[in-house]
Amino acid sequence: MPYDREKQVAIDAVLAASRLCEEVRQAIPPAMEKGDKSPVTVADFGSQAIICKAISEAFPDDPIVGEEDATTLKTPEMGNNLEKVTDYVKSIIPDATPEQVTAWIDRGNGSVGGRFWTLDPIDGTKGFLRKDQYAIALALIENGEVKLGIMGCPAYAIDGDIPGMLFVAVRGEGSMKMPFSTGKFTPIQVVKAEDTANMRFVESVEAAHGDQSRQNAIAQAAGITSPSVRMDSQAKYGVVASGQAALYLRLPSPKYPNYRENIWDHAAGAIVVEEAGGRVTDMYGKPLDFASSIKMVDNRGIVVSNGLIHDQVLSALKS
Ligand SMILES: Nc1ncnc2c1ncn2[C@@H]1O[C@H](COP(=O)(O)O)[C@@H](OP(=O)(O)O)[C@H]1O
Ligand SMILES: [Mg+2]
Ligand SMILES: [Mg+2]
Ligand SMILES: [Mg+2]
Repeated sequence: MPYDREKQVAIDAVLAASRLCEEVRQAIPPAMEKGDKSPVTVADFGSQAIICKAISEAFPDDPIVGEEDATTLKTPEMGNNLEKVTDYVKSIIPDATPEQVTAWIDRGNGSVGGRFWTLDPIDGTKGFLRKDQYAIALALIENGEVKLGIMGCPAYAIDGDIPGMLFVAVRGEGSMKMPFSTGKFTPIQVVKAEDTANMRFVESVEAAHGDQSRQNAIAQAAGITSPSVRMDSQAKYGVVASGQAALYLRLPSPKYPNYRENIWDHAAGAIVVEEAGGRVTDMYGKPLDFASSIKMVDNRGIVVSNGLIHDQVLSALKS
């Protein structure tokens, strides 16, 4: 099958990074602050190091566009954080050195192009710090199209199950989920019209990452009567893909009207939903542009649905 090797390498890397993240989380890590004031932890850096190493070794010519960068980690203000990251990486790669760790992280400074990977080593860092949801999101993009998406969601548990879920999608082959606890893959599908119990909608926990009052109004206009389920990270795409919600809305925050979404915040989730039968566009119905730059400059807002209610949501957004 096409992308079999990419898929296996990516799954193994995301599962290894998931183990590192959960290990860090046992210790409730302090957050460091990035230049844009957003938080980052030793686990974000460790996860990026592990995944970039794996992709680099298997596909040395493939660029990786990752969220993190080792520049800050190397500065004196960072204290012993590089040593801490290296120690966690060593639990997966025993002979790793700090120099290798920073070089692996910086493999994520690649550019978009014909074929490249995009990586969010921890999506939902704020959720990770709160002990809520987060995702390790990796996608392969070729000629403008996401071909493969992997999401590791170590805190994902539905109905009291043991936490930990992997979502995998290959273009044209459908979407699968795999509980970490069983290792068994099963196909997933978006919610169908008759399944009214799952006609829910999901949105971010972080009010500043969207427009919650408008999101709720639009969901109601699309016939969803129950209150939203708030959840961090691309785990929201997993919820829609596996038929536990019909809609995920992320409308521009009135506080940050010029914000543009990053490709690594959506590429993996988008293919998982599309291959499960759903639809993903921006708030004007335009396809998301994952190939032109790191930021989706020509897209505003994100609409993720089971497909059936998509046009209704888009028309509600017009009025
Ligand atoms: N003003 C804003 N509007 C939308 N998204 C934002 C934002 N500020 C930050 N984000 C993004 O929101 C992501 C988390 O999504 P969610 O709110 O769904 O959990 C962050 O990813 P990271 O946690 O990887 O930095 C960050 O990229
Ligand atoms: Mg971040
Ligand atoms: Mg993110
Ligand atoms: Mg991140």
